Amino acid sequence: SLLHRAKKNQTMSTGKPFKVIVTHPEVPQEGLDILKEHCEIIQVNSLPTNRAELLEKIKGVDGAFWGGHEKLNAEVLDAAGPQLKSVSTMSAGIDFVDVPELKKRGIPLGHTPTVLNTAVADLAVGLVIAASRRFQEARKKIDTDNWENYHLNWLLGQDIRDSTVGFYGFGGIGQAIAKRLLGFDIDQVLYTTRRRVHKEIEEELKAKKVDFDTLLAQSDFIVIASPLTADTQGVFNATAFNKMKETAILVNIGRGKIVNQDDLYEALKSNRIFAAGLDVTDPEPLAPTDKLLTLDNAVVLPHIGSATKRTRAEMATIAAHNVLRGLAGEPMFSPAY
Ligand SMILES: O=C(O)C(=O)CO
Repeated sequence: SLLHRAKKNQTMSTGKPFKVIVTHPEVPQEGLDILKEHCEIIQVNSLPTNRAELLEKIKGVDGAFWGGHEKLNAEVLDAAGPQLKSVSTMSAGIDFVDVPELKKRGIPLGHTPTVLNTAVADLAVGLVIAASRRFQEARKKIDTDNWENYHLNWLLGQDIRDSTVGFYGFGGIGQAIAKRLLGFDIDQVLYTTRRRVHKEIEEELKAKKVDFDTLLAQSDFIVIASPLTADTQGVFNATAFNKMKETAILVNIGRGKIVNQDDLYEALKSNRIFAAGLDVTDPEPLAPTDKLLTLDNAVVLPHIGSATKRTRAEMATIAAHNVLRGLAGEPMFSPAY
């Protein structure tokens, strides 16, 4: 057990059996407190992360609590050394991790899905509303003194009720979004994933698995809720946009690179699709001069999907438990593979 090992391995200096790097100075206290019971914590202070500091401090650690989206690759694993036996990110997405490198070295990896489902889903609903009801364009009307509500057709948007909502990726986050949108009286849910979800979930969420072309053609709203992988990168390109309804709204809370952003810009600019609501972009940070930000029909947020106080604390808690489990040679609380 962890405690047994803890007693056996106690170091003279701190009395703690394991050394763990925490790669970010702002990790919530809830996570640090859990680690502290059994581990000596070595924390990276720089922000944005100074790679040199990270590479220096990771030398000789037993575990790594990966607090940000800093690249986790062979370089850092080499710097850490062969004793490293437990790593967890504090994120759902692990696209910044070189998974084959970790697997090759037999290092278990944890991440923190599930606890952020509701926070991200709430934000996605916000983007569905903001994009369909033209928040960006509407706000500009006030700023530019163009308040013209004497027109009856001023700033008319798309309804959510009776719509078909299509999900590209239908895991915990996608399902939480669907559950919320059913409260807006949508007509049906379509989804495209590699694996079909459980029948009971399909029934509860009025969801039907379809192929990608059907998803594009039939959806009034398309929500991207998949991880970024070699298979999903750039899938939403001009070809895809040309198969969508002209009234369609695209929402992306997954990863920016799943969308070809130049193609999206063209599709929005030419009104080939109605609007987009994006919490994730390519790149991040997005330059303030990016052409995407000049569009009236794009609502763009700076990747704040999981950014609530409670969710961050829960992510830190899960990540800390993942690291401790790995150190104890037990299965991670939420393993990434
Ligand atoms: O957890 C993730 O993957 C996010 O993008 C938000 O932190």
